This record gives sequence, C-alpha cells and structure tokens, in this order.
Amino acid sequence: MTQHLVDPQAPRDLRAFIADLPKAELHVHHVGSASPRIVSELAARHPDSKVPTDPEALADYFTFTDFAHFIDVYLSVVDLIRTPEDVRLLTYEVARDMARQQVRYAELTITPFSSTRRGIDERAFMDAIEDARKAAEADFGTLLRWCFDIPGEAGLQAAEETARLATDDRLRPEGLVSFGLGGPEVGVERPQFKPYFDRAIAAGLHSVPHAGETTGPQTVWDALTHLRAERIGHGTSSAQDPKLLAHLAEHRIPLEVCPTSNIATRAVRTLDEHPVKEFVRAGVVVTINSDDPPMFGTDLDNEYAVAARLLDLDERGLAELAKNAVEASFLDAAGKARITGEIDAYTAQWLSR
Ligand SMILES: Nc1ncnc2c1ncn2[C@@H]1O[C@H](CCC(=O)c2cccc(C(=O)O)c2)[C@@H](O)[C@H]1O
Ligand SMILES: [Zn+2]
Repeated sequence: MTQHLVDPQAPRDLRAFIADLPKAELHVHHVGSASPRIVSELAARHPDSKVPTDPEALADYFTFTDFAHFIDVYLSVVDLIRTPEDVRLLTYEVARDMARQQVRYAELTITPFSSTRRGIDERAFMDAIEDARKAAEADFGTLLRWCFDIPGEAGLQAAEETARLATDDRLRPEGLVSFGLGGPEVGVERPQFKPYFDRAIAAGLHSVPHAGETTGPQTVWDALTHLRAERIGHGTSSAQDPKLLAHLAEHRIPLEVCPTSNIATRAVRTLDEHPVKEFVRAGVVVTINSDDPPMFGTDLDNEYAVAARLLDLDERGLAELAKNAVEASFLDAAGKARITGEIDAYTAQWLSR
C-alpha cells in the first residue's frame, strides 16, 4: 500500500471532526471496497484463489506499478465473487464499513457484466444486491444506490450486456440511479459508448462515466459531449485545459475527486501535485471520494483529511465539501435536506464546544 490510513499530517482535532461528520460518497467501487476482512472471508470460501488473505501479504499485493497492474489485481478480487451469497456478503459488509465512517449515503459502482460473465445468474445477482441494500438501510442506516458501469476495455459486448441489465424493467434493481464507464481509458474511446448511454438516459438513469483519470482532457470533453455526463469520475486531467475547467464550473458538473487513488495507480505523482486545488480555484464543484479504499490503503475519512491539507480547510470547509457530495448526489430532495441538516447541526455543535 502506498499510504498509511489517516493522513498523518492532518491535525488530530480535525481528524476527530471528520470521523463523526455525516458524509455521502459518490465514487466508490463495489468489489474495490472489499476490506481485508471481507477478502479473507471470500478467500476462505474459495481457497483456490491467488489473492492472499494475510493482511501483510495483502498490503504488498495491493501495491501497484501502474494502472494496468491495478486492473489485473482488481480482476483477481473480482474472481473471488462467485455466488449470489458472495455478492450479498460483499455488499452488506461494505455498507457496515461505510456506516462506521458515518457515511449516510453512497452510490456504489457495480460492474454486473463481470459477475454475469462469471456465471452468476442475473436475477439472483439483482436480488442479492437489493437484499443487501435493504438490510444495510435497516441495520446501519446507510442508504445505498447503484451505478452500473461498463468495463470499457471488455468491449461493446460488455456495453450491450450492461445496458440490457440496467434498462430491462424485469431486472433493473430499485436502487439503480446511474450508468457509468470504467477501466482503462487508453485506447478505449468514449464516443463508441454513446448508444448505450443514450439507452440508459432514456430509461431515466444519470450519466456518470470515468474520464480524464488516465488520459487527457479530450476524454472529459468526449464524456460531456457524447455520453452527456452529469458528473465526471476523476476528471483529473481537466486541470490541463482552462476552457474545460470553465465549462465544468459554468455548468456545475461536479468532479468526483479521489486523491489517494490517483497516487496509488500512479495517475498523479504525489499528493502535493494533485490538481484538486486548481479545480477549486476555477470554481468547479469538487466532491471527495475513496474509489477502491482498501486497495489504495485509504478510506473516506482519510480522503477528507487529505483534502483538508491540500485545500487548507477548517471544519466549515470540510462541512462544505460533505454538503457538495450530498448536493451532487442522485438522492431525492427530502433525503438531501435531511443529510445536509445533519451536517449543519453536527458542525454547529462541534464549533460551539
Ligand atoms: N480507479 C478506477 N478507474 C477505472 N475503473 C476502475 C477503477 N477502480 C475500479 N474500477 C473498475 O474496474 C473495472 C474494469 C474491469 C475491466 O476493465 C475488465 C476488462 C475485461 C474483462 C473484465 C471482466 O470482468 O471479465 C473486466 C471497471 O468497470 C471499474 O468498475
Ligand atoms: Zn473509479
């Protein structure tokens, strides 16, 4: 792992504030959220897997030479999920880990194609995530919603399958709110996915592709123009194009920024070089997210601590960041008002101590 949990440079008091701050997370992957505890449990069920279960060996296994290496390792964890019960366990336990960090609402990016192509029945898959969503809401008070993403590198057959699973009324899960596109960007041009995004948008889903994580600003333009993106996953390279930054700011297209992820996959060299400051300076709506937290040795609290340092934020600034995520989410108005109210009440109470 490239980074120790909880940014050691963040003041202790600010870390305590973050720990209990009610939060929303908009960019976090389902399989990429499997903690060592969850990985161990899945590996015990499937002992032929090459994924190590010992936490120290796992930390080493989760150290990446580049983005392609990260995807290789990611897919080995995907291979651990073989039955609907694995899917349910993963989803429910991920919600438990989120609730511990006071995450009230999360849009979890799920790649159903990866599961159906590995032989999990599509109906059973949908039932497993929905069952876990309802149980997590009842048991932990964390609301989960889904973003189904196309693994772009797997080609148009994967796009077709993902669009079908997301738009077929008999299959489409109640918690599904958005449609995405992930995986490597090099050689995976965004415009080819337009027909699939058109179908998803026509079915009432929001468009949230990854773009500008591992390629330049043209990919972000393509996501906006061809895929009608309402938010951008990462968008890191937008910083290279002032016109793009102005466009994102003017149209209030939020960026889902995942600082530690960008270091772990070597998309950005060091945290201090991360362009999040430039986004804020340009007036772009920034949300802070964890992406694949255990794989990157982080969690959402740590990402807020990193953001506080990079953006020089106090408690009020952190509360604004948390509210950005609620506002940029696809939760209904009443749900947004409730969580925003909780953030304000918590912050006021903290500052009046
Ligand atoms: N930081 C990230 N940036 C981008 N994506 C990320 C990130 N983190 C996690 N992902 C996930 O990785 C998946 C990629 C999976 C993939 O490429 C693939 C290719 C061929 C076959 C198969 C298969 O399953 O058989 C899968 C994406 O769909 C996305 O959900
Ligand atoms: Zn991602």
